[in-house]
Amino acid sequence: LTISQVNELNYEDFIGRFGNVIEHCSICAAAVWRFRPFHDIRHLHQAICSFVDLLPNTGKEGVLRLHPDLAGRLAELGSLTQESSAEQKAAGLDTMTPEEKQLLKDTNSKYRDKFGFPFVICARQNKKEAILKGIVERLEHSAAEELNIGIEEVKKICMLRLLSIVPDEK
Ligand SMILES: NC(=O)NC1=NC(=O)NC1=O
Repeated sequence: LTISQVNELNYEDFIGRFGNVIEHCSICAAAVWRFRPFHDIRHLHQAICSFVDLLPNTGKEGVLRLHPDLAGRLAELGSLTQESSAEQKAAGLDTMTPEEKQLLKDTNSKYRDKFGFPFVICARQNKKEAILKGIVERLEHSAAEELNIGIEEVKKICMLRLLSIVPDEK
């Protein structure tokens, strides 16, 4: 899809294509529809990020809560979205040893108990070692810090999902 084709999409098709660039948050795509035409994919990404940045903390927590755990229950049930499934696979989360799996599961629930939202990281930019290290380190942060870090990771996930729909034009 080229950016000019993006700009020609009707609303339904726009949502159909971009509705999950932020996991289960089609409102993010719906909210930026009014800003078309987009000059390039970065412009579309920036519009989505601005919408997310302007959410109240409760909204930001909601965005994080809509993310599936890494190698969590949904992954085990095979009911991740296509995008999440590919991302978690890319990080090598499907090749974890039982010990690694248990460590991630335990740390995920400690993290969620402490912050009230799940640990979110851009899996495509982190191999499983970095993810296991990251969650242990980030568990020491404050909720305010982790809210922001999690949202920044969501923005990275969003950019990669956008680029898989509209390759960046050099
Ligand atoms: N909790 C998460 O970080 N989930 C995810 N990160 C990704 O990059 N894809 C996911 O499903």
